[in-house]
Amino acid sequence: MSAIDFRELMRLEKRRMRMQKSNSPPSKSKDLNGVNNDTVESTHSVDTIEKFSDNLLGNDGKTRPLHKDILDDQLSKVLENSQVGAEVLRDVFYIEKLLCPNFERKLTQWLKSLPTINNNERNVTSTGGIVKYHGKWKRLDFARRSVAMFDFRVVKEIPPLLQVLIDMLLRIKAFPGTHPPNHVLVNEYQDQEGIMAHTDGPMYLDRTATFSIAGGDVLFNFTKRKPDDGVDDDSNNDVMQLKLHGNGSLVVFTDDAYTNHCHSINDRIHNSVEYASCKCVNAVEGEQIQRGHRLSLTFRHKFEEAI
Ligand SMILES: O=C(O)CCC(=O)C(=O)O
Ligand SMILES: [Fe+2]
Repeated sequence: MSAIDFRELMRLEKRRMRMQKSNSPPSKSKDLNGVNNDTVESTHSVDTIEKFSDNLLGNDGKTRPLHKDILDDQLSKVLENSQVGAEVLRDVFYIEKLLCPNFERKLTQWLKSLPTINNNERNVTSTGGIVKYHGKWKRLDFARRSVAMFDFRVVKEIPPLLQVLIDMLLRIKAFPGTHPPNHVLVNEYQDQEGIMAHTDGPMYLDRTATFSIAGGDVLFNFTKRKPDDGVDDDSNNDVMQLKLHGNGSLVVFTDDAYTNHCHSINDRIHNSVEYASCKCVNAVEGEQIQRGHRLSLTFRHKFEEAI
């Protein structure tokens, strides 16, 4: 079976939810409050990028102007110096604190202000379907999380805060200039929610970049993709585990980690905590990971033909 795309992921999640239903009813969880906030200012400026870079490069906390060329040169090395778990799984990069609190706050507020999908709207074409879902929250009843999708191949206008993140990903060379991120999936999780093992599939360039905000930490598990059914959902078979910090971290995974491994976040959590395994590369075994409300923004380059 080929790598699982989102449609397939949702089909599998639906199937698993149906199987679980008889044993344990799905837990209720809150959606984001639809607070309207039309006053999100544009932070797409060199100043913002410089503030990011101060954070990013671990300077002494003072904002100091950097010459653009120096900045680019330094930024381009940030990602290549952030490889984690090279011994077990190459092509996974992690930066614990990339977004500054001010930006994170603005981003969270703006995401909260997005409308919720109106299922009564008709879509007659596949691009109509994309427009219908673009920039709106949808609760996935079968999958225990809410999602909002942005597809900039169809809707050309990029919200300023997402543009900043896209620029940042290009500047740290998480994506090549020839294939910039053009698709963003925002996932909203409550503390006990997660995502089952999947690969992001061949509709995208083989790289994924995910920012985590809103506070909740999680363990992100990589399992080897099985040749027979494509998915390995058994946490005993973890190849590598990564703690994703919930306040402005970035994880990027590419190539072998993208194509030949599944990734997942446990959605069978009790008392809002989970414990790092011996496969965790950035937390000691047994460390208690505090789950909480978490928003993740996953940037990808979707190929034109996959509309
Ligand atoms: O929330 C995350 O960090 C993972 C999201 C994910 O894997 C996906 O949307 O494909
Ligand atoms: Fe994914």
